[in-house]
Amino acid sequence: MKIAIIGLANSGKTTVFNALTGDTAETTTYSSGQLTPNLATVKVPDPRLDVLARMFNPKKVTCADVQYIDIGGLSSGARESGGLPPAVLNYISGADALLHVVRAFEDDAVPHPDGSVDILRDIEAVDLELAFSDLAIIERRLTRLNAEIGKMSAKEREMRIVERDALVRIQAALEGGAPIRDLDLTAEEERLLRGYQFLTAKPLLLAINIGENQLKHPPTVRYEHRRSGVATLCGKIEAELAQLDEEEARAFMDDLGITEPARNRVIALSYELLGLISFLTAGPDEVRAWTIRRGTPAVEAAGVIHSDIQRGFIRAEVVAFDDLARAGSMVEARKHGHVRMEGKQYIVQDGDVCHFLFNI
Ligand SMILES: Nc1ncnc2c1ncn2[C@@H]1O[C@H](COP(=O)(O)OP(=O)(O)OP(=O)(O)O)[C@@H](O)[C@H]1O
Repeated sequence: MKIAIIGLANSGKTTVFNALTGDTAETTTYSSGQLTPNLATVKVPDPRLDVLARMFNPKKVTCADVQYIDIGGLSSGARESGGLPPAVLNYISGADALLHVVRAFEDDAVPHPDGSVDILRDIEAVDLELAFSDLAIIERRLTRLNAEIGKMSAKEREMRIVERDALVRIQAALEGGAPIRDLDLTAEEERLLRGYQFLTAKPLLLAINIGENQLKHPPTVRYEHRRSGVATLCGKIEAELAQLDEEEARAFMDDLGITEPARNRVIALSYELLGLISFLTAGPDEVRAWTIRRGTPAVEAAGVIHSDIQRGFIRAEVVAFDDLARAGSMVEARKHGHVRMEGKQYIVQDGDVCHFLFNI
């Protein structure tokens, strides 16, 4: 899973990146205009793995991971200067989800590109940039399609007409201020449009970057779009927190009245927005979490581990993590009838501990 961190200059993107990844990428009080992104892969914290590790005593424990990309600031005037720089666009398009860092903290030493802190104005400005980028792609594609459609074979034409009509519909929606993720698209339209990697179609999480003095009374931000969420965090404190060992971090959090690091919350929210869940595998060699989309049948989940397991799939032995944890061991779980045999089409649930039987 790849999440691109976006936001206006000096909103605290690199600080939030450091908070989420435990990295120490340089932050600056001026807008760095940085075009080489910071990249880091973060393990998804999953306390269930610790429980399984105690039970199976494996040689290794492997968490699911998330990759964060921190790119230079978007400017609210990108439209006038011809859109987002291609390098930035490239990184954002390749991401599965966007994390938009919105500045809420006040600090005269850190100039805001638009002269003042205004959460709603900044959210709107970035949304507009994303919409503008999608509109530019749509316009180019429509011009090409309209020129080519007359020369196509009947079958090809039929498909392209569906695509063209969908593009016209989302163009109108974008012009009316709706992101693509708010639209109802048919499965076929989704398939035809997937290749465009539209930015407003991606799940989006707002990270409201508050100052230390706002911790007790953070601003409330409503953002009512589909596959969108809001998390409030103080990037500066969280970045410091990420540098401490567990004991120091706990003491620091107690002092500030924080119950858990923002990182866990942000990862959990991103998972939810992306419709992702984890299933688990456990044995003497490895205890591991695997990421799949909610609704994935067992045979496809097996393919995430290895294509051979998918190809030769016979059945899955499944026990829900909670049942296994309560039983204390596979033997006990079996005795209590918690271990089920499931077929190819079984929909894997979050926390299912799976053992796939296959034959190739
Ligand atoms: N929550 C916060 N409270 C106070 N200061 C903060 C907070 N978050 C970030 N800062 C400060 O704001 C400044 C800019 O932060 P940072 O470099 O992370 O921003 P950026 O969005 O990555 O900037 P750029 O425009 O260079 O991409 C830094 O001095 C950082 O310490």
